[in-house]
Amino acid sequence: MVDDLRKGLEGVLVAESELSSIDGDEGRLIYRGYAIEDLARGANYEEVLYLLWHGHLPDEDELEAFTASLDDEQAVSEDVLATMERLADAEERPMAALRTAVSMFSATEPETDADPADLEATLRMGRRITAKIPTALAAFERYRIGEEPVDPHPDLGLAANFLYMLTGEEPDDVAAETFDQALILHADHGLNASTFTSMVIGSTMADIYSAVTGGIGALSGPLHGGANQDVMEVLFEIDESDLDHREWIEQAIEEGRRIPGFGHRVYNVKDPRARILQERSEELAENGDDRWYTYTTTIEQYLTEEKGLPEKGIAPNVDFYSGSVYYQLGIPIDMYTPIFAMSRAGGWIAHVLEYQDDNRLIRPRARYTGPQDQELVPLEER
Ligand SMILES: CC(=O)SCCNC(=O)CCNC(=O)[C@H](O)C(C)(C)COP(=O)(O)OP(=O)(O)OC[C@H]1O[C@@H](n2cnc3c(N)ncnc32)[C@H](O)[C@@H]1OP(=O)(O)O
Ligand SMILES: O=C([O-])CC(=O)C(=O)O
Repeated sequence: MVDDLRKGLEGVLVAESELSSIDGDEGRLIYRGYAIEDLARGANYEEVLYLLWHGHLPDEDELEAFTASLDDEQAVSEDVLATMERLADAEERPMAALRTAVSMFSATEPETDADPADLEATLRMGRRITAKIPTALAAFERYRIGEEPVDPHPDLGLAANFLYMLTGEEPDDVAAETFDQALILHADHGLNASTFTSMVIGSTMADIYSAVTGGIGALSGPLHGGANQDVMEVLFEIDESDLDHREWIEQAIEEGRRIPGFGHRVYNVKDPRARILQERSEELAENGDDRWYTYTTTIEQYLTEEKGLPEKGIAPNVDFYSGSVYYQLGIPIDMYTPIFAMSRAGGWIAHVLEYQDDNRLIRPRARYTGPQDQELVPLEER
């Protein structure tokens, strides 16, 4: 047994992967060799999904067939819709509703009995899950606001379709493109906690529904995907405070508060995804309400220039600017983390497939520090 205890598995290599790579000192992220900036500007989310799942960017015919195969799988069952309605009525959190929905998708899965080692079948199931997530999530939101779900639009891509199903209105180009970019930026990120969770589940040769459901659970926490909603809560708190936003952040730091959207296990510098989302947030602010963008930049400036956090390797991560982007697109704040899951499902599926291709059960050890040689006292004598 390796005796070197690495709490939180920091820096531990557990697999080889061709999917994505992070340079935490230079602030670079690539998917299969392509810089995230190039993908965000020159591809759409479907192309990125194809890249992750099939190993290369699609040509026009491949993309057309792939997009059609996703379109064909978007509808969710009446049972899923009824459950989304019940959960909306019960004021369940959207991330929990999504976790339930994905688990339920397997009830109508035509290939449930597929051999777990049949990776082509797993990929088809993964595609069905990915296509259905936006539909289930949007239906949940529609029920929450007392409206009926909107059927998927046959001519819209995944990003625009989600916004359409959420509001019943076709989004304008700026909204559709911004949201599509956000999906690209969140699609994959090495062995982050939720991806690793999915891989652990996949390594038992469990089905992909279990792996994605587990990924959703891991992503929901405030140290991971849940931070994007927390950032927006902070921005609201600033907005409602009697303090000026600069004073607010000074006081928060004095009180020892940890600012969500800052810090990362791998990046020691600003996350490249945060740079792109910051640009989007600024553009949206130029044509609307600039408070949210102003608050975020004030926080970043203060933590950078006054507190020198980047010198300690603590800089904005992807969650720091996504909240203000989504807010400006009119998306309810508790949908931010589910949206992250909508995109990251593509990465979870890609990593499970890659790992299962040369599978070995993931099973680390803990150093036992409990008592030894305890004498069992019978229940009636304890
Ligand atoms: C999509 C994503 O998952 S991105 C991450 C989203 N999560 C957040 O934004 C939540 C806020 N950030 C954090 O809690 C952390 O930075 C994490 C969880 C992301 C990374 O955690 P770890 O790699 O385990 O770092 P850890 O929590 O040990 O922090 C290391 C040091 O940085 C400090 N630090 C980390 N994040 C922050 C922050 N947001 N604000 C202030 N200080 C911070 C810690 O206090 C600690 O300092 P110390 O060594 O003096 O005690
Ligand atoms: O990589 C991580 O640990 C967290 C993160 O940024 C992501 O999952 O996108």
